[in-house]
Amino acid sequence: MGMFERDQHVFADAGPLDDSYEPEDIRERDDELAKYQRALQPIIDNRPTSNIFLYGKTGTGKTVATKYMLSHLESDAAQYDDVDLSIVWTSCENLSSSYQVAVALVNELRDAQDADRISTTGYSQQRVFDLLYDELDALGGTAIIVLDEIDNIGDSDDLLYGLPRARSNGYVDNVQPVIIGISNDFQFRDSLSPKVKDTLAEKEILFPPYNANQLRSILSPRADKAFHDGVLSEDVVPLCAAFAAQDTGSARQAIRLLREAGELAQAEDASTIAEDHVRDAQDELEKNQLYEGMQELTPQGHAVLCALAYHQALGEIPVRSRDLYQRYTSICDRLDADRVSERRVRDHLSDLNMLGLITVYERNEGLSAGRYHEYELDVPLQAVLDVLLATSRFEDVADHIRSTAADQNRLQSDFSSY
Ligand SMILES: Nc1ncnc2c1ncn2[C@@H]1O[C@H](COP(=O)(O)OP(=O)(O)OP(=O)(O)O)[C@@H](O)[C@H]1O
Repeated sequence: MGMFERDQHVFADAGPLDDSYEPEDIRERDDELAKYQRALQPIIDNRPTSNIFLYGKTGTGKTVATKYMLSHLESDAAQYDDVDLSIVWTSCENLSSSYQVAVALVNELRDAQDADRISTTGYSQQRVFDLLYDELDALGGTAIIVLDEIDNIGDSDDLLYGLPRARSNGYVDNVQPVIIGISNDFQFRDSLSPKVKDTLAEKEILFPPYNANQLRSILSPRADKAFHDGVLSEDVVPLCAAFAAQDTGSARQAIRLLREAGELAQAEDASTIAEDHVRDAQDELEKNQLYEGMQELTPQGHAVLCALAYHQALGEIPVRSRDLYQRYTSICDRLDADRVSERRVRDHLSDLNMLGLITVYERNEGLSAGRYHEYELDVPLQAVLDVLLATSRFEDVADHIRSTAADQNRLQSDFSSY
C-alpha cells in the first residue's frame, strides 16, 4: 500500500471549503446586500452613482458580497442597451501608494485589451494618472473600480482624491468612475483626509463580525457538499461556528476549522469527524497563527523576541525589562543592527504580548523597588527558534541560543542524576 491513497470516505468534494469557492448565495447579510443594491441601482437608471466604502473585520464577507453583487449587476445591465458597464478589480495587498495602485489599474485595463503593460517605475505620478484616465475614458460608460484592501495605500491617497473628480476636473469626458473601496482597517477610514473621506465614503456599508448562529448557517450548506453522508457528527458544525464566533466572528476562520477537522479525521482514518477533531484543529490553527505572527514581526520585533528567547534558554525567566534590554543591545551589536531605546523595546514587548507570544507579569515591590514588569515566552522556545533560524540575519544567533538551551538541559539532567 502506498503512502498516499485517494480519500474515499471523508471528503466528497473539498471545493466548498476552499477560500476561492464562490457560494451560490450569501447568507445572513440581507441588510448589507439590500444597502449595496440601493447603492448600485443608479448605474442601471443611468443616474450619478456614489462611491461605496465597505468595511469590517477580516472574513466578514466583504469580498464575497461584492463579487456576488457585481456579477448580478453585470448580467442585469446587459439587458439595457443604454447601460455601458465595465468593472476593474485590483487587490492593493502589495501596493503601498497611489502611484503603485494607478500603475496596477493601467496594467489591469491594458491586459484586458491585450495591450502592452507599462513599467512599474520611471513615470511621474501625474503621467501615470493621465495614462489611467486615458484607459478609463476609452472604456466609456460607468467604470466600477474595486480597490480591495485599499488601506495599504496609507497616507498616499491622491488617487482617491483624483479619480472621483476626474470628470468634473476635465480629465475624462466619456466615463463615470465609481470606486468601491474595501478595507478591514477601521483606522484607515478615520485617517483619510476630510476631502477624500467626503467623496470616497459617500455610501458606507459596515460588515459586522458573525455570531455563532450566522456562522452555522454559512457553514451548513458547505458541510453538506464537502463531506460524505454520515461522516460529520452533529456537533461539529456548531462547534466550529462557536469557536470562530468567540474568537473573530470570521467565516473564513470557521470554514478553515471545519476543513482542518476533516483533514485530521482523514489522517487518522476515522469513520466520523467528531468534536475532538475540531478541538485539535483549533489548537493546530492557533499554532499556525502564532507562527505567522512571529514571522511577520519587524526586525526590531525579532531582535526583542530573540533577546527573550536567550533568557528563556538560560532559564533566566521571568526577566526584568532592564536585563532584557542589555541582552537586546548585545544582540543588536552582534548583528550590527541599530538599537532602539528601552522605552521602544517595552512597546515591542507589549506588541508581543498582544500577539499572545509572551506573558507579562506586573510586580509591585512596594516603595523600595516600585512597580516593574517581568517577561517570559508563552510559546515553546523551539517554535521561536524555528522562526528566527528561518529569518535572515538571525540564523547565527538563533543557532547559538539553540546550543545554549541544549547545554542548559544537559547541565540540568547531569545535576538531577546526582
Ligand atoms: N455571508 C456569507 N455567505 C456565504 N459565505 C460567506 C459569507 N461570508 C463570508 N463567506 C465566506 O467566508 C470566506 C471569507 O469571506 P470574504 O473573503 O468575503 O471576507 P472579507 O470580509 O472580504 O475578508 P478580508 O477582509 O480578509 O478580505 C469566503 O470563503 C467566503 O466565501
